Amino acid sequence: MSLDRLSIRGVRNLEPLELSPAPGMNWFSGPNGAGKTSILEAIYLLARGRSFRSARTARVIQKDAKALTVVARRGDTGNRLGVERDADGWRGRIDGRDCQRISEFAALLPLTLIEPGSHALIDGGPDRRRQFLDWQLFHVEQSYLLAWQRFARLLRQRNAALKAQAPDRVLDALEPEFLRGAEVIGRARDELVGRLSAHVEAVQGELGFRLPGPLSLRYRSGHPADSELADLLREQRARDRERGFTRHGPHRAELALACEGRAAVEMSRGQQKLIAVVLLLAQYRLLAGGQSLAPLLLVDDPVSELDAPHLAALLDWLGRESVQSWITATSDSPVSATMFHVEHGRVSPQ
Ligand SMILES: Nc1ncnc2c1ncn2[C@@H]1O[C@H](COP(=O)(O)OP(=O)(O)OP(=O)(O)O)[C@@H](O)[C@H]1O
Repeated sequence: MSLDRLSIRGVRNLEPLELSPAPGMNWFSGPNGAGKTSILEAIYLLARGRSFRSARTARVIQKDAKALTVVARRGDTGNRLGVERDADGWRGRIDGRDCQRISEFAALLPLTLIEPGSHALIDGGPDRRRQFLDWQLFHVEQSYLLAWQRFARLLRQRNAALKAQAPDRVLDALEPEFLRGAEVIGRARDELVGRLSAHVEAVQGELGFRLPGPLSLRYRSGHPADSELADLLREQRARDRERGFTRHGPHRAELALACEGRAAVEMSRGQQKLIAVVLLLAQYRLLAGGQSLAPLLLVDDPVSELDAPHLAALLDWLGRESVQSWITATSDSPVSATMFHVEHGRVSPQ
């Protein structure tokens, strides 16, 4: 999948921008603060409805502007996606019709983002890794989003009932469906981790990153492996009532990552960055298996993040892969790429 048109207005310091990106590597170079990352941020905003570097999307809107707009066209399908965001909220359009569902944008614009904060996938909380798995499942299994939303609703209902000290019959009525939802989510994630592991092994081999050994992935279900979730919910209901929330289930699951028996979380920041790159590129590969799902790759500032041999390995890998990549750096590309120069928010082809 690739974009052949991108237009951005009212985003941070960027001047109104109309861009015709190449299907392969697009390299944006320029000094610090020029606006390079803001281009990636705008694409991410279109695909996911939020920024990856600011919790408040309103911050992304240009100072003194009323709204921002981002519009893009998919080169392969011709789909046109547009989003407008102002202080009151956002409006989306897909192929000329109004669309308020972020999931539709995400489905048409799959992307993989590698940025300086990506190591949080390794050393951040388990919710990061669950989200990492769930995003892939949203793309590959149509029904997963619904199953996940249903489970999230049941979890909220059970937690509310626990907090309110609702009678046992309320919990008895909720739990069978909660368990069915937990089963669906657990099975889908577990299978995904199996498939992802094969891609991790391949990508790690191709990149040749210097890690202590092969990266291993294991899905932990959110309850002890030697117990049944149904038994735990029943037997530990009193403890759950004391705490006011459900202590076991897929909302507490973990994706355990290790290298030669060492937990990835204990490794150096630099190694964690390499592991994050391997995982994210494996995610890209897994999604690229279903042609129209092949994500865009957004890579923010890899030159500062990776040492020279690892950067060369990454760029070499990207050059071999048929992927549309969007890369930012303060220097020009050392490999063949379509180059753009960014300065004071102005983007010009080089
Ligand atoms: N809401 C806003 N309105 C106008 N300008 C903004 C707004 N928010 C941030 N800026 C400015 O926009 C620029 C954003 O730069 P951005 O982070 O995209 O640059 P960059 O080229 O990626 O820089 P670096 O190499 O330092 O990461 C900064 O100069 C910042 O001061």
